[in-house]
Amino acid sequence: MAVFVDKEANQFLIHAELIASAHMLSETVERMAKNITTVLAGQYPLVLCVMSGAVVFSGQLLPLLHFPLDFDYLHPTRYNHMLQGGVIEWKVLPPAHLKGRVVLVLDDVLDEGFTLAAIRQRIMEEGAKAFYSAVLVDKVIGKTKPISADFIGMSLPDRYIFGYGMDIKGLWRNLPAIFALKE
Ligand SMILES: O=P(O)(O)OC[C@H]1O[C@H](OP(=O)(O)OP(=O)(O)O)[C@H](O)[C@@H]1O
Ligand SMILES: Nc1nc2[nH]cnc2c(=O)[nH]1
Repeated sequence: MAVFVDKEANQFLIHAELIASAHMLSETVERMAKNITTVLAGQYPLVLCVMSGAVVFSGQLLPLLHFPLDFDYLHPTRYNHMLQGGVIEWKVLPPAHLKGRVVLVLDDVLDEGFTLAAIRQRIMEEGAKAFYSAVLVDKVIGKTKPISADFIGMSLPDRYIFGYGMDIKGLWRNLPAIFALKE
């Protein structure tokens, strides 16, 4: 099992192209933290990490937000180790304590936008006072999306990306930079 996984994982790396370096990502997250602080400092927001892909982004961003906030997570998934999205499955619903709160959702990638739109709908239905979203990557897909993010780290072409929390068939969320498979 481990040998097979190692082989598959190494094949992904051999065919990977660096898209955003660790240095570039750290500058991007710093800039986002400044913009988020300008808008949300003093509002005691509830910050929600969209598991699993936003785990690294959230972990890097949170220590740069120097104002009082609450932190929790939710977990929808619609890719489930596939390279194409399907139906949204809620592995963990948004927390119940968001009524009347200003909510900031952190997601790794806004692709077709179905996941973030479903998250916003659910959170507003649960009684949040305001909804903000920050995405590390906004993909340029040449189609109108059902939602746009309030804070965007970088725009990238429409290629499947992995690393920095994002998986390729479940693997390589632990890479410190963002990669895509060579075309
Ligand atoms: O804009 P969309 O096309 O809807 O896709 C974006 C979503 O896809 C990824 O989640 P995924 O379903 O892969 O779950 P995971 O993070 O647990 O792997 C990513 O974390 C976003 O939440
Ligand atoms: N890992 C990963 N998940 C996604 N979900 C939607 N698009 C992507 C992508 O390019 N990479």
